[in-house]
Amino acid sequence: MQATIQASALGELPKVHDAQLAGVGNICELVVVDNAAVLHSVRTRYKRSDIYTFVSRMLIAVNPFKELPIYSKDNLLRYLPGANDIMDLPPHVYGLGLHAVKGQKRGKSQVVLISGESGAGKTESAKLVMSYISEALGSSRHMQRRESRPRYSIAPEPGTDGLAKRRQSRYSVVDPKMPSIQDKIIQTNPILEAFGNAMTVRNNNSSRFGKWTQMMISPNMSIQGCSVTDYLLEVTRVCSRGEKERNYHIFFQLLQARGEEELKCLDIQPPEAYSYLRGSQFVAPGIDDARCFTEVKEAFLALEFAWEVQMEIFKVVMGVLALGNIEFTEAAEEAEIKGHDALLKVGGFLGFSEEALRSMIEVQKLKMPGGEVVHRKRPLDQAKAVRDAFARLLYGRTFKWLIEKINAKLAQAGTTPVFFGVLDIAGFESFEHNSLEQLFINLSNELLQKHFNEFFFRMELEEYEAEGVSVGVEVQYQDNSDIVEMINGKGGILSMLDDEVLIPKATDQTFVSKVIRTHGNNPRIVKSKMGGAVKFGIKHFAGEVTYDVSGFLEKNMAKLPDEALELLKSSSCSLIEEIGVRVATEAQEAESGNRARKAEVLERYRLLLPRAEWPKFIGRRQVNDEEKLKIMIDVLCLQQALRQRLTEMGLDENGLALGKLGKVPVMCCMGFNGIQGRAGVLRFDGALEIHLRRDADSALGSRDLDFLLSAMVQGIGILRGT
Ligand SMILES: Nc1ncnc2c1ncn2[C@@H]1O[C@H](COP(=O)(O)OP(=O)(O)OP(=O)(O)O)[C@@H](O)[C@H]1O
Repeated sequence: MQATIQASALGELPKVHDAQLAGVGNICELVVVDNAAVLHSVRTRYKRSDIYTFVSRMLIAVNPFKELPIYSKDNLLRYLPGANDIMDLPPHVYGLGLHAVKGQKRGKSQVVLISGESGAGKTESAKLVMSYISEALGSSRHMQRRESRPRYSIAPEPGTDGLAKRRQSRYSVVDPKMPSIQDKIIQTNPILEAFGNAMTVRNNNSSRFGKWTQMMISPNMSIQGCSVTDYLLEVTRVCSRGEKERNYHIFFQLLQARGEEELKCLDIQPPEAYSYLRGSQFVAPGIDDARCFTEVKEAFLALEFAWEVQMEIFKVVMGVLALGNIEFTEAAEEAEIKGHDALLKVGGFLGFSEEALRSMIEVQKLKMPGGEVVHRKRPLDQAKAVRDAFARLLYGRTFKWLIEKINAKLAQAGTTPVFFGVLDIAGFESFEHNSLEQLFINLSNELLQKHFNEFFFRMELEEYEAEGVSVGVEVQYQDNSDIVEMINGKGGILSMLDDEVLIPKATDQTFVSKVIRTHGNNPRIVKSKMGGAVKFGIKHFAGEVTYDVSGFLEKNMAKLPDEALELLKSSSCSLIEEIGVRVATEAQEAESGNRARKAEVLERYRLLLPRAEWPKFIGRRQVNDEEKLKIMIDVLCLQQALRQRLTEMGLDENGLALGKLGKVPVMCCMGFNGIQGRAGVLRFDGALEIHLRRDADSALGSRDLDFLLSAMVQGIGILRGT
């Protein structure tokens, strides 16, 4: 298409320089830098299969979606420190590694942050830069090149069925009895990918978790140890996912290997037999599950996981799949598990007794005020939710357990403060259907972008200043702090979601309404044009995403019954028992941490009101108007007294009051600054104690007094955000 430009307007167009057309290797070499010039440079280079372009020390990598001959050992050697002058070498991810090694030599820790949308090639870049570091910092005496290609699959190309073969391993361990630390680090990849990667609509090998890998570097520049930290594995995928997607690779790897003699005892069936796999894809183009499983076993071997331990892990994976096959008598309103077979199978894999498992899923144990425990059959939907939550917990915890064990194998001897770290998080996602998982993933990308903005621009500007160079123009960049604040700040969307799950009758719809009421005027929010739609959109730094909020509340709850913990601890499978003990310890720590924190707060701001000023506890009964009025007066007195006390204590006029009724924790966010804000949760009893906290995030307003009142009438009220 040709655009006609008026001759008079030609002078207003920017002049194009030759370098801009040629596609420079470092954007800083451009005489004039603007969006068009950057884009044109990167595009021109990409057409020549030069996928890398530097912008100072930042590297732009464009996914080639094909194999390029640039990752050979010979090429890597060209980038080793001292081999060549970096200025003479083409931009490359190895060049980025070289920058890092140079920094390391000056005794400074180095970090590579990788950002980009899903499928952009982050994980592959992370693996390449880590291979480089391994090679540059350590001897590779235990590594033997099998072939010079990276270990990735080629994603389906548009218009083809894209069945490309999975590539050979980059390195094979020559002597599995003596793998070096470098070998071990590289070998973590097949395991983590098997358990943490899955096919999505964007990427057939998409990382469904974030990963921070930290290699500890000794003063003599060798790798001493390594640790991996995982973030936010998408556990919801275990029980459901889009029809064009697939569950985690490990399920399909095991299914592919079902003919292997040593796995026969697991009685693995074809994928159609498993409810958690049905309804989505069974095959990921470009991924050879059988081959990957062999690599996983090789990796386990290199990391010194005994075969018995590997079998335990595989049993847990099969146990998770088997859980999904537990069915219920649909006609009944109360949960009733059909037959025994599925329960027996799960019990066999996970080391539970059939009865204990049945009871955990079917029966709810309610603790009554007097301490008595009443057993009641769960409603059908609740039992299904417990089954699925248990499957998600098991999978997610097994993943964490695996990482812990891997870290133990990679643990360093001695300490060194210098490290090389790579952060690879799930990329920005915008699908046809976006749920809570996408909101979390996109938030982490926003946070990374925010960090990048603050760190990179500030750092560059400070460097200029230190060198006495004037930038000459005001440097502007797209600031995304407001989006981060809106999602993750005080009173932001996520804290509203946390509050909402506590409200008995809350629904996804009530949550959306509140989000719109609170943040609807924020230019970053896109309101749905359809009234009553359970959706909202957010204008992220990387584009607009519409979130379907159906299921947000349930996904955010993830609360398992106490019996689940008991069941885990009772398992005869040591892996599950370990998980049970860990979950219990964490729960205890969280509780005592909360208590300690609360105690500290309470200690500091203990507020003793004269008894006469305590509002009466009314209990769960209807009250008439006269009584309501009295309560109202009581509340006002309380407020007045609190206000006075706050002032005496030199606090500002907003505070968070924490009360206690019997065993039920009570707190009430109160504003003493007139009529503003929202309220919290309130309970009163004869032995009421009111405590204040300085960092109240909300205040009590006049409208909230109604809620406060109704809360008191009911004995307990949840007032926040209503
Ligand atoms: N340098 C490369 N050379 C050849 N192909 C590549 C390269 N980088 C990525 N690919 C191809 O693109 C696919 C997706 O890359 P990768 O898994 O690294 O993306 P990602 O950004 O980590 O995505 P996600 O956020 O979904 O995990 C790879 O499986 C591979 O087929």
